[in-house]
Amino acid sequence: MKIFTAQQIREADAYTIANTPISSLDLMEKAAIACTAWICRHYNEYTPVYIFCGMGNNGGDGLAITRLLRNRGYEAHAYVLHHSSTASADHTANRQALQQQYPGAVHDIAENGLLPRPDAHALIVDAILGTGLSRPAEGWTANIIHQLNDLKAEHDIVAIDIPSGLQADASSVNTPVIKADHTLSFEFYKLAFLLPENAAAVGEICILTIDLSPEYIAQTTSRFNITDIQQVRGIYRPRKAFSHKGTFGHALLIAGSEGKTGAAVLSAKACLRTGVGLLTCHIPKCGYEIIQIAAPGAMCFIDEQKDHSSSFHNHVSTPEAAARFKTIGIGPGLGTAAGTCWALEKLLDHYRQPMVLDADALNILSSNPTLLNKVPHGSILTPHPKEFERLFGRTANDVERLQILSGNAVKRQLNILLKGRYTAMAFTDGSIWFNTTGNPGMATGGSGDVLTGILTSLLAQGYNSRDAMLMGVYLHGLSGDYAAAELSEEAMIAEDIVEFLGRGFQHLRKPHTC
Ligand SMILES: NC(=O)C1=CN([C@@H]2O[C@H](COP(=O)(O)OP(=O)(O)OC[C@H]3O[C@@H](n4cnc5c(N)ncnc54)[C@H](OP(=O)(O)O)[C@@H]3O)[C@@H](O)[C@H]2O)[C@@H](O)CC1
Ligand SMILES: Nc1ncnc2c1ncn2[C@@H]1O[C@H](COP(=O)(O)OP(=O)(O)O)[C@@H](O)[C@H]1O
Ligand SMILES: [K+]
Repeated sequence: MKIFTAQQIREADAYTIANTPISSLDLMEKAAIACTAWICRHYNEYTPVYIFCGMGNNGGDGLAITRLLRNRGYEAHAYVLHHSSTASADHTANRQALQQQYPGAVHDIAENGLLPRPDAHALIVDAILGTGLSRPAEGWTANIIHQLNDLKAEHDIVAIDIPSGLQADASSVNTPVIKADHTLSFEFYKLAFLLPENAAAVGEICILTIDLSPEYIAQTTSRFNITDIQQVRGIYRPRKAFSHKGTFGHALLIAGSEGKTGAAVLSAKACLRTGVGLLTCHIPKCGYEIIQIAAPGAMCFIDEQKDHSSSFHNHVSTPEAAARFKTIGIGPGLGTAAGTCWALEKLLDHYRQPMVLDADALNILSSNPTLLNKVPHGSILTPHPKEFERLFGRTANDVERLQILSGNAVKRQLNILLKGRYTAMAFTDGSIWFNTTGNPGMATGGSGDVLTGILTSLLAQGYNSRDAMLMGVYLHGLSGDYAAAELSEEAMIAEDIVEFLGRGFQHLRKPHTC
């Protein structure tokens, strides 16, 4: 799914109106019908509804929703806030329609006027400012936003299209923004919805379709996108009947150190369960028995050191030796001992295939940034936000962080995924894809190690880095969602993501008929 900018959304709107039989007012009516249906599903007709409307089309939506709610028996009132001297044409048309049908339902609030005090249990609908926001809210508008946010403890707030004050494509840090419980948005996610800094403003997101021109959507490119199941099903390659373990590649996993052998176990199990043909783990002496017992399907190289690894570079010291491994995953629980840092540098001197670097491998790169230049082009880096900061520095806000993420992916020809609620995957062509599967149950130690195993497995099986990331991150979140559904978000642990990978794969398989 594409993420369009506010400007592109306006163009999609205009294109739909110009090229299909639908008028601008019809489009607003469709949007209002979809929002009204959502409100009716979530709040019964005894809920008083206070709809705060701005002077533009967002306010027009609010006025249309007021009328449609009234038609369904709700005590709905529109409060029109005169923050601008002129109203948009569709706002005016919907105001007239509402006034004609329900004269007592429209209330004007002049600039600097006071807001009504909502009844107990009333629902507040925010239709003040939408994607037409041209500057941060200030003065009276900012004051209204603060006043509505003060009511949040006692009232639910539903934002129409986007919480008022939030910029769709830029950072809104330190500017007044409505803190919605739910955001009902039209057709597309906005970039702002996917940024952690806006979590408190956006609440739960519901994307409602209003049938904008599929032609415009198809022909318009977007730098930001969201992965979806159809795309992942297109990437996924079912195993062929006559395939054998040689078909699915041999991966080398370099992980674990004293006290962190569990990270290696989680990664190894995830790698095996994602379908790798052969897996060899390089492990310090202290982890040998543990990993052999926990993951008997994996072979093992034992390091000469007891508590950390320092000789894994030897496996790739000649081109023939390196060619045995289709890919390498390195980092989970690895530690940053001097010998490990040295061995990583030597490994990067010799291994030229795309590989997966995570956790301590990234921390080693952070403490010696010139090593980043040695990472094979096309490799996958999987930092969480703290590791990202260590690698590429602190940023003022999440939008700037995305720019740094994508800038480094292009400059260094590496694929970098920034983990989080909506993991952002930056590719070497400058595009960024967001993943929406997964849940807060995955905020538990070891979830990232599982992802490293999945990605390593997919690279070993011959998926290219881009496909491995899009599919692997989706599958990781999906398996986490199955785990949470079965066990609860609280009780699930990283091992459960591995256990539910099978359910994830079943979901990726297209239904097949004999
Ligand atoms: N395709 C779709 O998705 C569809 C979208 N639709 C809806 O249209 C919405 C976009 O409508 P829109 O373009 O009229 O802009 P909107 O957000 O109402 O604001 C404009 C008004 O706000 C004002 N203003 C701006 N900044 C301000 C500030 N900081 N502080 C104070 N005022 C400020 C500005 O005035 P001015 O800048 O001139 O002062 C103007 O009066 C969209 O979000 C969705 O709800 C649906 O109806 C159907 C299909
Ligand atoms: N709230 C959340 N929603 C969705 N996914 C999440 C959430 N919290 C964590 N995750 C996922 O769990 C993983 C955690 O990775 P990481 O922080 O590296 O864990 P660890 O280092 O303990 O293995 C990431 O893939 C992240 O996207
Ligand atoms: K709004």
